[in-house]
Amino acid sequence: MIPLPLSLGSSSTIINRFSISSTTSTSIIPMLSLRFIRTSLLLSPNLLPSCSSSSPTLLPLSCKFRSTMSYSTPASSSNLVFRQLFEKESSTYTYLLADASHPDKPALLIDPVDKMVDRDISLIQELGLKLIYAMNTHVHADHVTGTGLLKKKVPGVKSVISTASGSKADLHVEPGDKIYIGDFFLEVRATPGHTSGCVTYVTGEGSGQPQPRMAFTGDALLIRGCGRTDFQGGSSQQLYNSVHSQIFTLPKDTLLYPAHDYRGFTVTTVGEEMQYNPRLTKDEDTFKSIMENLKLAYPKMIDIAVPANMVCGLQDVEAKAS
Ligand SMILES: N[C@@H](CCC(=O)N[C@@H](CSS)C(=O)NCC(=O)O)C(=O)O
Repeated sequence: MIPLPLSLGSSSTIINRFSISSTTSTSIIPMLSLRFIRTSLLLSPNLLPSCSSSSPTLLPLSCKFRSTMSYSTPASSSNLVFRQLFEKESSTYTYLLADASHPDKPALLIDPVDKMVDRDISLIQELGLKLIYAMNTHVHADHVTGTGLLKKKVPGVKSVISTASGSKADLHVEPGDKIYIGDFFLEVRATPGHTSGCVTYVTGEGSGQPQPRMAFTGDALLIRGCGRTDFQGGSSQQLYNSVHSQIFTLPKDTLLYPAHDYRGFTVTTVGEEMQYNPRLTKDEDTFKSIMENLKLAYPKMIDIAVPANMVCGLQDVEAKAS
């Protein structure tokens, strides 16, 4: 692999871009390497594994933990720190991942919300982390992304979104790209259908990577549900294929973290959704019919959120500059 470092400041983080010849990441040809991460995943308090720790939030680096719950944070992620954060008006989850064992303690946020940016920054500061990336799974229709504000408030932060989203960002990712955060990486999987540019970020496979794996599904797959397909280039056929080919092919114990939940759930697994998802366990025609008959009201914020999110949530700033 020949890294081609981009100029992303003094951080030691790296993104490696590979071209992927199939739907899996087993056959990879390195093409481009961007500076990116080392991670530690922060644990959601309600998902803390059964190991003793002097800290209620950070896992001790040497802790090997055993979950007593069917939902858990990866059992072999001793260097990983992970937090699941909630914004209640749009019922949005933001995820913080960081590597507390790396000297720089680099961190990233997935799907930050503009009005929660100060909370996110304080948490990152309290934990002594360095935010490197503010990433989106897609162009959201129900809230304004926090990526633009994070870029303004935290020097050096780079916004990340898929090329297929058509949205502005510092870095555009494509299927098969690997976003490195220290010893860990997130693999980019294309999961269009809710929007044409949706991606799912999946933790790496192999030794040293979190076990079980974790997938941040955005709105492609929700717990016992899925994203709607009636605007923003949505397609129920595409969504069905995305979930079945890119998410349901992951190991059954893979932990699935959605961008929203409207009923108080926090996490699910591939195995559970393959068994109990009331939409995606059906055949494709039934799925399409379900999606055509959801009769959901348009998101209240759609006319503000979509244009703003096409420019990292900084619509006003962009408009004034032009
Ligand atoms: N009432 C909310 C929007 C609720 C909604 O439409 N959620 C979307 C994801 S955000 S675009 C969705 O796909 N829901 C699927 C479902 O089955 O609920 C608002 O006004 O913002």
